[in-house]
Amino acid sequence: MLEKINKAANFVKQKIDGTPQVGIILGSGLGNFGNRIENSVKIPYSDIPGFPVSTVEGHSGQLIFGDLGGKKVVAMQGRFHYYEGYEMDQVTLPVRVIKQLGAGTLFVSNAAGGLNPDFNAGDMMIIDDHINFFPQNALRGKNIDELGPRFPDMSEPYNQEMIKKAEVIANKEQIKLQKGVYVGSSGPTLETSAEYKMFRIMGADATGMSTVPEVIVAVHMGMKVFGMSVITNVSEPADPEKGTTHDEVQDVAGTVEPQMTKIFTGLIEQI
Ligand SMILES: O=P(O)(O)O[C@H]1O[C@H](CO)[C@@H](O)[C@H]1O
Ligand code: HPA
Repeated sequence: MLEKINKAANFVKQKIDGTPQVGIILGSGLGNFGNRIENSVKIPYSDIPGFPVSTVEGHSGQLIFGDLGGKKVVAMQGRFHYYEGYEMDQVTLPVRVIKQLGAGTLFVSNAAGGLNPDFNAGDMMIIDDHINFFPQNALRGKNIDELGPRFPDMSEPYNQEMIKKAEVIANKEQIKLQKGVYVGSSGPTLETSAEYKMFRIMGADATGMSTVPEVIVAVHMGMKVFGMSVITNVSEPADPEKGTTHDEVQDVAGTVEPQMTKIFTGLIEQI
């Protein structure tokens, strides 16, 4: 595994100039954020040794390295999901590569279904905590001691200082922010009504099919993590006959992307 990480990271290092301080993972419909990175170098996943390829619509499948908020950043325009058939170490390989490139901070974003009855489609939610409902933990298997401990503490996966700073930025920019717990499960089925109810009872505010494995490996390696969900739909679909579609998810996320950009950029400026 270490060899795999180093091979991919060394390939990327040859293509870029400088060390990224922040890695950013862009969720469904949020890919346009990548186009805001200046002086960018784009590296298709298919060129990077050992990298999987993106198979989900709205996840273009390239790393974008460049400048944002006065810092060097590297963004994943497209992430890998467990439901695509990838093993957990493939889903999380890019996070390990991003750390190996030198980034100590990870920003994650996703499109998610709202469970909290106070949430509406189009809201943004700071991820305060998560519930790992995937059938497999991302760290299952022999521990890679060079990366982190066998039993990583998960009492505070999301950096509270960055959360406070994000709230100040949102206030100044008059952006409405929700805050809550994200539950990640494998998908690709969207939840039944009973499952949405169960996740709410479990204590979650939003649900999705990503993020948790990435955050687990990032925390394992000691990275600081900040996460945001765009609530693209709620547990009671607007049109019950049509239900929720991936097109709708991408459209709603796309309209909220400029606000997410303001929060991310504001935070990066302060790093
Ligand atoms: O979590 P991201 O990648 O934003 O994508 C979310 O949107 C897709 C469903 O429309 C699922 O992949 C879900 O996880
Ligand atoms: O309602 C949802 N459930 C799971 N994943 C999602 N991604 C966007 N919306 C949803």
